[in-house]
Amino acid sequence: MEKFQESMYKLIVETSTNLPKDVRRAIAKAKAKENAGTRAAMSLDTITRNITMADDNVSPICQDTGLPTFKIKVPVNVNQIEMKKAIRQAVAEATAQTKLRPNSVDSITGDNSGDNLGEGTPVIKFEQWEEDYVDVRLILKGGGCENKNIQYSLPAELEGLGRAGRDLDGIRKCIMHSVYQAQGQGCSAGFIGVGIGGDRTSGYELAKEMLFRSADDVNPNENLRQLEEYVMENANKLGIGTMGFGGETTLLGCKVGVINRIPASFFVSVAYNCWAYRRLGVKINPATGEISEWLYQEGESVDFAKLQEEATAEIAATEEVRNVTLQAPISEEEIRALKVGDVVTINGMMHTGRDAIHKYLTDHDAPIDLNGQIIYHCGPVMGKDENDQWVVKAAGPTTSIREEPYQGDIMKKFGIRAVIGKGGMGKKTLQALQDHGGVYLNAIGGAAQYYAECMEKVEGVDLMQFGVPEAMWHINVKGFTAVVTMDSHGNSLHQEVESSSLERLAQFKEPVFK
Ligand SMILES: O=C(O)C[C@H](O)C(=O)O
Ligand code: SF4
Repeated sequence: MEKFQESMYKLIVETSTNLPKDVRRAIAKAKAKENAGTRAAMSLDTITRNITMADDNVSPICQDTGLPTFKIKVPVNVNQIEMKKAIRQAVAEATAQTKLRPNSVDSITGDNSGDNLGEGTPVIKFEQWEEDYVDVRLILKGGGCENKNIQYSLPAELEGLGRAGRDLDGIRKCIMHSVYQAQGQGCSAGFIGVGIGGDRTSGYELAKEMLFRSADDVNPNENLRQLEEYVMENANKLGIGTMGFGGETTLLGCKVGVINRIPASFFVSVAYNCWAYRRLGVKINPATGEISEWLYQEGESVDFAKLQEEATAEIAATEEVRNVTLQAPISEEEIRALKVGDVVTINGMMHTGRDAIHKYLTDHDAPIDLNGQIIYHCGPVMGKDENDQWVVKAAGPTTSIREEPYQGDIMKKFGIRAVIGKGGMGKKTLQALQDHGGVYLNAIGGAAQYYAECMEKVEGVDLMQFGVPEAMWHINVKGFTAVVTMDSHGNSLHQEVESSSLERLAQFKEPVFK
């Protein structure tokens, strides 16, 4: 097994940087359905551009490494302790090479271990089998979509859908509801794995197991096959669309599994995965540790670069979007002139700030003058160049709603004029944007390479004690584009999509599976 560590390193790099063929096909299909010139089409355009860039740069598709999870099947007599050690070393090496973001954080102290190793991280699960090779699968499932997982305990009363009972139709309602409640916050369009039955732990375990199925396989269980088909057809009528901007495709895949339950419990567990569905697998020769075969390689591969050329031509023909350029410091007047739907191009400085920074800023001074400035909800992957200067390796937005308790107050306290993130924010922030003269800009979640490319220079960093993803990075950008989705006039695209999708959800109230 002397080559095993090297093989695991290759698996990690490939999983983080190269989206599997089945996922690419699902995204290409979604793209073909959107009308050129719409926000959904433009977002998918950014997404596919990003997929190609990650591939070309051998850099992370999305900055969020998630909690690396390895599932391994081994023949008897293979040393699992040695394999575990090799995997941990490969993870640390991939982190040092900026193929993964340092993502392992002490839950009590907040300290980032810096190498993705720590209590419970990475997750490595073994199972024995009677084949003569080792099967290793890896999933890098980001935190934003993980936060959108949901577990139902039946019977339940569901918003828009009424009562969900302990039967196939109740399960159907839970799955439809799970897609609705995720809105765009888990970087839709997404994939869901569903686990029926078990207890709270094994139900979620099964839901996540479903994410290892190929996106275009067919369920051998006839009831579940029909359920998957139903969900795929109807969840896409919810109109949530890419990034929650509205549109034809909300769901890219649905895989359902079932296990027995005990009489008192009836769980339906849903694992939501963003479009940046990074999971791969390899077959390993147990004697040498070398890769003998890559998994998920069946079928046609999609050339996004070619699709890109066609799409760009179409968008140019139909697009009628107002484009505004902003450079900080931004005046209140400039902000009040912006309206939901405007596309903003930013040149100049922006400052990253996510969970730790928002909490910190409520009762501390800011390390720099933030008056008229732009805050970017982002936890980047950072590296150093040959001159020991920081460079941005991957830098897409993080889910903004987590900052809802702080955002409005912080904007007012420091005079911040714009925040960039994804998934939108709530009522409190909307009110603050109106009172203070601020704007919320939605960037495309997961497009980490696309945004890293326009980050020209890292001017400095503060609050490094929070670790790389949580520090405040001061970055000079050129041509950073985002869409106004909440303005200073009380308008929120997120609120609109949420209420229209709730109305649409209600049309699925009547029983379907008897
Ligand atoms: O942690 C991040 O960078 C992003 C996260 O995956 C999110 O979707 O909010
Ligand atoms: S930012 Fe979006 S694409 Fe990236 S891991 Fe989070 S949910 Fe997935």
